[in-house]
Amino acid sequence: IYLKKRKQLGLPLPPGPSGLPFLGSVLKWPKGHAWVEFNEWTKEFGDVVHISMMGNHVVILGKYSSAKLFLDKSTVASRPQFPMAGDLMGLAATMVLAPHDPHWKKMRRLTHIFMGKNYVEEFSGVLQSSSKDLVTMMYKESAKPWNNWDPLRKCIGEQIFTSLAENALDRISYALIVGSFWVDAFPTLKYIPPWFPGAHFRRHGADTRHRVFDMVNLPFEHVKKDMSGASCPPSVTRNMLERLTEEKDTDESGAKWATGSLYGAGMEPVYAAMTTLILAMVLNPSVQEKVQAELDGVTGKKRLPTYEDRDELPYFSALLQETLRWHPPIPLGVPHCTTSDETYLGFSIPQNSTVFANLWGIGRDGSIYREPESFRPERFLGPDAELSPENWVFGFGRRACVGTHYARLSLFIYAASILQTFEIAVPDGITVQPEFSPNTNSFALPFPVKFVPRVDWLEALKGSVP
Ligand code: HEM
Repeated sequence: IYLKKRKQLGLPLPPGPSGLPFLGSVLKWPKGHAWVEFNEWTKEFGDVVHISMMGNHVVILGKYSSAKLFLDKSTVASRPQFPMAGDLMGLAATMVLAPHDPHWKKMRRLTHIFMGKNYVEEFSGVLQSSSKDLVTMMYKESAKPWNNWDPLRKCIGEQIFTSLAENALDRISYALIVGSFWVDAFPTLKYIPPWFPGAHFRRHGADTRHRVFDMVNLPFEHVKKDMSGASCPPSVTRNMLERLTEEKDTDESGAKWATGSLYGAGMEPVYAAMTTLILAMVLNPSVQEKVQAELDGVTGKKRLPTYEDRDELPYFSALLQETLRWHPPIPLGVPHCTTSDETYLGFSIPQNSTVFANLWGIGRDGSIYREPESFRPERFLGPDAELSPENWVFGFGRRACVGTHYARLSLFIYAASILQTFEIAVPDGITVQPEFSPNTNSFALPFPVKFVPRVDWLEALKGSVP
């Protein structure tokens, strides 16, 4: 079938690592941090790389220009099936994994309205007050070095949904790595009963499914209950439900899955970016000093920075961009899937191909970024500023991230608050190597880190926001 299809299209498949009959190149699929190996393939085979995985076509786009051109097409806007994460863990109806169908379109439409720039800026007060909690909590924990990110993670996701979702999120991020579970390569395995010897993935899937169900349902029902009472604070869920009532639409499932997806998809990359920023500050103390001098100049060291200060903080804004470029929170993005046979750059890309953009590789592309290995916020300042990672770090085309405004706002507020109030350092005698988790959402692996207070009003902050 494969040879017939290839002949029909009349063009060769893109080049890539050779494989075995039937198995394809499955044995060559990288075990962890696939983005590093994919980048090597791009250097060896070119912008568009093809690998066959048990008869399934996987395409890797290694350059910004090819990722943008190809993934912008309306026929590359679906998602591949993830039997483990989608079917067994119950995520198939979330906005991230849903195919390009009416259910997904409804979720996107509702989300576009309520995650737009103006709506999102309404949340700056909530974020500002949660950043006060973050630095207060960090102050309490500042007597000894941290060895894990638990306090940071808890605080970033302090809303009710996170306490319901956080156990599920780690599992989801792992399940989305291609190759984590055999059932992704052999979808029929999902029909094996959970009690069958070796079918632990079925029990794992069923357990995670319960947590996903809670993540989607409990916050939604909570808001609905509040709406029937006297007071209900503003939220995306409330706004969506009000809009459906106005439109006389009684099907609430779009709103429910849309908000559930936002909780799940939003918290992990923001947390990942924050851990990368902390690591970068430890490795580049002169950058930290420079950014703190800029923050002090604006706040007089007397208050927490706010989003309204952003125009006066160019170096800080460049620091956030450099953090996203240096180690993108989702280094391989989320794969797209072709819904028709395509031709691209003289190659054929068959229907149902899984297509990755190697975002990490784009950030390391020496033809776009000078000395891409080094961490230099200055690259985004001045008349010769290099390409902003905002052009690619949030993905491409119709599936590009819907949370960009919220991501920008929350990263800004959390990072500025921490850098204003603490010097980030490692205990004496410790040398830190940059290491990242291999998950879909990739965070800096924990290392011993100290947060040394650098303002004298942290004690007083416990009572009121300055
Ligand atoms: C620094 C933070 C973030 C980064 C780097 C990021 C990056 C991405 C990327 C690369 C994708 C896949 C795009 C594609 O398929 O081409 C994505 C999808 C998505 N993101 Fe984000 N994201 C971030 C924060 C957020 C936040 C805060 C939210 C919600 C509040 C969010 C919600 C989503 C959703 C729902 C999708 C799936 C969209 C779809 O498939 O239609 N993200 N994000």
